[in-house]
Amino acid sequence: MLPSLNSVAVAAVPFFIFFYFLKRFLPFGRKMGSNTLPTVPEVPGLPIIGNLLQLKEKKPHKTFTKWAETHGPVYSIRTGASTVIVINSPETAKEAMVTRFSSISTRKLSNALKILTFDKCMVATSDYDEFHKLAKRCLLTNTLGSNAQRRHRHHRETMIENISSKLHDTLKKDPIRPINFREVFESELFGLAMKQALGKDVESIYVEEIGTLSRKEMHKVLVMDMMEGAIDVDWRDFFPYLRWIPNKSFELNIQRKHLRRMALMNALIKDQMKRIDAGETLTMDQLAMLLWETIIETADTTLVTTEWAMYQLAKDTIRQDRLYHELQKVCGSNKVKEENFSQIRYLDAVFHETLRKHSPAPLVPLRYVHEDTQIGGHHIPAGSEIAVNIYGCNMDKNYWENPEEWNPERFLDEKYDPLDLQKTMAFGAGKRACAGSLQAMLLACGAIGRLVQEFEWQLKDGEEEKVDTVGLTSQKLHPLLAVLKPRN
Ligand code: HEM
Repeated sequence: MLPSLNSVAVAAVPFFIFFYFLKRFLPFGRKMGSNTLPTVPEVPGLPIIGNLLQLKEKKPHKTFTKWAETHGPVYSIRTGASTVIVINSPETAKEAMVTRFSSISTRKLSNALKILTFDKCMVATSDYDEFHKLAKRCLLTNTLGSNAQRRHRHHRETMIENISSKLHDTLKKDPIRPINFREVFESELFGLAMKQALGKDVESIYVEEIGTLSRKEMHKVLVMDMMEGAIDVDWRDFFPYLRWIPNKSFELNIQRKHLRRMALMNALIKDQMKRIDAGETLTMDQLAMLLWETIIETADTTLVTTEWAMYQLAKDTIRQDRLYHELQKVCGSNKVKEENFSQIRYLDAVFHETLRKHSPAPLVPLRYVHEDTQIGGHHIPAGSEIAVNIYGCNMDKNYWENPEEWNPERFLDEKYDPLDLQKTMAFGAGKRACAGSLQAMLLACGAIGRLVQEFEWQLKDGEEEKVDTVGLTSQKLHPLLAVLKPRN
């Protein structure tokens, strides 16, 4: 006689209970894989809001670095409803960005960034998908790859000539007045960004939706407003289950910035349409976004790096002299050229040490873990967000001797290849490492070299202490003011 279904079920219950406990509490009962590993340590926080109150700054990289001293290089925090795994050492950052890339290749964007990136329609903020691959190919072929950079070389040379003559002219008029370095550099860099993206530097333009914009106003719409908007916080980012509650002032503000940027980009493209190769696969909006991407990426991070390098050299005149003499040794009375860079090791060292100490992108935009994985020997569950703290990696005491000190000499060590642009974590790592690192190096080294060849730099009195930063990147809060003396 066959047993009834009921009696089978009753007999099976103890087995289910037994297997449940086996699976839940005993390691050998678990599925083999990363979830047999310990979970990451948690930074203690409050119920519901988690660690939000401890992260008052809009850029929390310094707080993250401090927490790594207590909790180790990989720990988790809670920002409202989300769990964020924070990565703070070069080894674990490389593991997250290179070895475990296939599990952590998508992006998690804030509400502000979703609007400003036109829902991930940028190479730097897209997921690793077909659009990303197509858009990146376009960007490398037209602007950032080594062949494209060779074609754009005359733009860089013109930019550096213009900066040099503007500085000489200003000094002729008033030799003792401190120079606002940013004013001169920012404007020329924006000009270069427009030439690379659109084929020409535009002095003013009529935009139907906005009116006539000067070059300065274009810079505000395309660069300044965007950098400001990118760090705007919508409290609903932290509590997605409350997204049905409207946050009108936030949305209006970000949408306005986005619409002005798109209107201006469309007007600029129309103006230049004859010479821009749109390809057949991109829509007008996608094209506008990709051209804008090279403008904003050129106009910001390279300025941040060059301004900090000039600050450090103006403050440390002994190292400035060393750079000057190395430039003289290689170039003699000629102006430094890009083909000289590989021979001037100290110029390369100044560039990389500035990237390390003042990492222009201190935090990598959040990534999303789409399948269970592991980092630093810890289990990382699917659904977590990953914050790579580049500032923390570049200031890691276990990796760098006296990381607080700006010391270019550390990069003269033979273990560093002069051609390697990844000496620090500043440009990220792996498949999503910076696509503009070559351009950033050529522009920054070209400018730093010429500016030291032609002028003696000294900080204006009281400038030394002005090291605060502002914005999404680590831009100097106070523009660098320096007293310059032309060298003969
Ligand atoms: C010193 C200057 C710069 C620094 C420190 C820097 C830093 C970074 C970092 C850390 C990433 C990686 C983000 C990630 O892993 O998710 C990145 C990506 C990127 N950067 Fe830069 N960047 C610089 C200059 C530039 C410039 C000048 C451009 C272009 C004009 C540029 C274009 C890009 C692009 C397109 C990506 C995305 C690459 C991808 O997702 O495949 N960057 N950058």
